[in-house]
Formats: sequence, C-alpha cells, structure tokens
Amino acid sequence: MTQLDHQIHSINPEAAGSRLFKLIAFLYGIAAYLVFFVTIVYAIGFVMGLVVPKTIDTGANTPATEAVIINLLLMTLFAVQHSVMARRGFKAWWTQLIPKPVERSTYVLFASLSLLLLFWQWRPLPTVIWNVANPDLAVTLITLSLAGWVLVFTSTFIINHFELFGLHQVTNHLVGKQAAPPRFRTPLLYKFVRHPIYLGFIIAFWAAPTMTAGHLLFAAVTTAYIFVGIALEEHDLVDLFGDEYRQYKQRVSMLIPWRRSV
Ligand SMILES: C[S@@+](CC[C@H](N)C(=O)[O-])C[C@H]1O[C@@H](n2cnc3c(N)ncnc32)[C@H](O)[C@@H]1O
Repeated sequence: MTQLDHQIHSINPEAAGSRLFKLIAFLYGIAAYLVFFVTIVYAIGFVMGLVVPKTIDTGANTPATEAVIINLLLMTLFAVQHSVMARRGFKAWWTQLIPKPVERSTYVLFASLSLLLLFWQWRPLPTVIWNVANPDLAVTLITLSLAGWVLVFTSTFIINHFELFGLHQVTNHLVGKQAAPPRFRTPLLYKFVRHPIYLGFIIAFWAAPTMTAGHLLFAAVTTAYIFVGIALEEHDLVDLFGDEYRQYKQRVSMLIPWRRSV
C-alpha cells in the first residue's frame, strides 16, 4: 500500500473497499469480453463448418423430429435471454440486484454462455437442401459469408464496440468517470442502413455453398429473430431518441441499402 493509499484508507476505510470493487468489476468485464470473443470466433467456425471440432453439421446422431425440437429450444433460450435482458424495463429492475457498471458485461456473458450451450448441444440435420457444384460460385458464397462476418465486426467498431460489449462501462467505473448518456449516432454504414450488424449476420448465415436442413433451420429462425429484435430495438430507440430516430427511419432503410425504409 502506498503512503497515499494508507492515508485514504485511514480517513475512509470504505474508499479502499470501493477501489477493490472497481478493480474486481473491471476484471469481470474483461473476463466477460474474453468469453464473448471466444464465442463469436467459434460461431464463425460453427456456421461455416471450418476448423472447430463441433459445427452446425456435426454432433450426436438424433432422429429428425427430436433434433428439430432440441434445436428450436436452444434458439428460443438464446432469443429470450438476449431480447429480454436488452429491454430498458428489465435493466431498470436488474440493476437493483447487480451493480450498474457490470450490467452490460453480465448481459454479454449470459448471451455468450447461451450461445456456447447452443453450439455444444446443437443436433445436425444432414439432409442437403442445396449443394453448389460450380467451384467459382462455391468460393463466391464462402467469400460472401466471410464478408458478412467482416460487416458484423466492423459495424460494432463503427457504432461503439467497447460500449456494446461492456468494456467501456467497467473502464469508466474503474477510473471514476461518469458514464455519458446514450447518444443517437449514424456513423458511416449507419447512413445507408439502420442495422448493418444484423445485415452482416443474415449474409453470413445464408451464404453457404452447401445448405443442410440443420443450417437452413438455423438461418431461418435466426433471421426471423433478427426481425423481432429489430422491432424491439427500434421501439426502445424511438422511446430514447424520439423524433430524431423517427426521422432516421423515414430516411434510411432497415437492411437493404438501395431501398427506402421499412
Ligand atoms: C447489437 S447493437 C445493434 C445495432 C444495430 N441494430 C445494427 O444492427 O448495427 C444494439 C445496440 O445498438 C444501439 N443502437 C442501435 N442503433 C443506434 C443508433 N443509430 N445510435 C445509437 N445507438 C444505436 C441500441 O440501442 C442497442 O443498445
């Protein structure tokens, strides 16, 4: 303990405790971020069938109906966790139970854990729906899928990667900086579509040279979920930013850059 720490501690014993709490909260935020990072990198391999030990098309042999039910349950668990915990009403209640600076990290951690559970327990449905024989077209589809993932990552940085995944909040807390109120932003890609991250996911999930029934189920359900997520997110964004967001919706389309809104 430095002399200054010692003085602070003897004036106010709680100050040292709160510094320790800030450090623990910060380390928790880093740990949650690392779990998220491993999960998203694994997700690329899982969906594209590359490198990772368990992909969307591998796993325990399961009768088709049972596999569909298990997979739907896994996706529902993720969707419920991911959308309920993102609502402003839920956060207002939840932050009475957990400290506010770690709310986002906890959300990120829970979302990552429910995705890891999905990857682990996912049952393959190997029936081939389409298989692109033309090697040039197959490579184009793989490239498109990778481009989808790149769009996801770059858009998170454009909108605010470190805030989205909780690191900003725990760092501010550690250095005693007040969290700034949320700001409406339309940087770069957000001038062309309102949801580039979700657009990236849709491209990454659908652009596949070989589409099995399992992969199709995953792509269809996650795409439907993205539309529900957009409706919920935009409801909150209108509540938060009012006319600014309403006008943005008039001006900029949801997912397809060259089409006017819905
Ligand atoms: C996972 S990000 C997805 C952002 C966007 N829907 C997309 O697909 O790129 C969700 C967070 O971004 C915030 N958000 C979305 N659009 C925004 C905007 N134009 N300005 C500020 N925050 C925004 C939402 O409030 C939410 O906290």
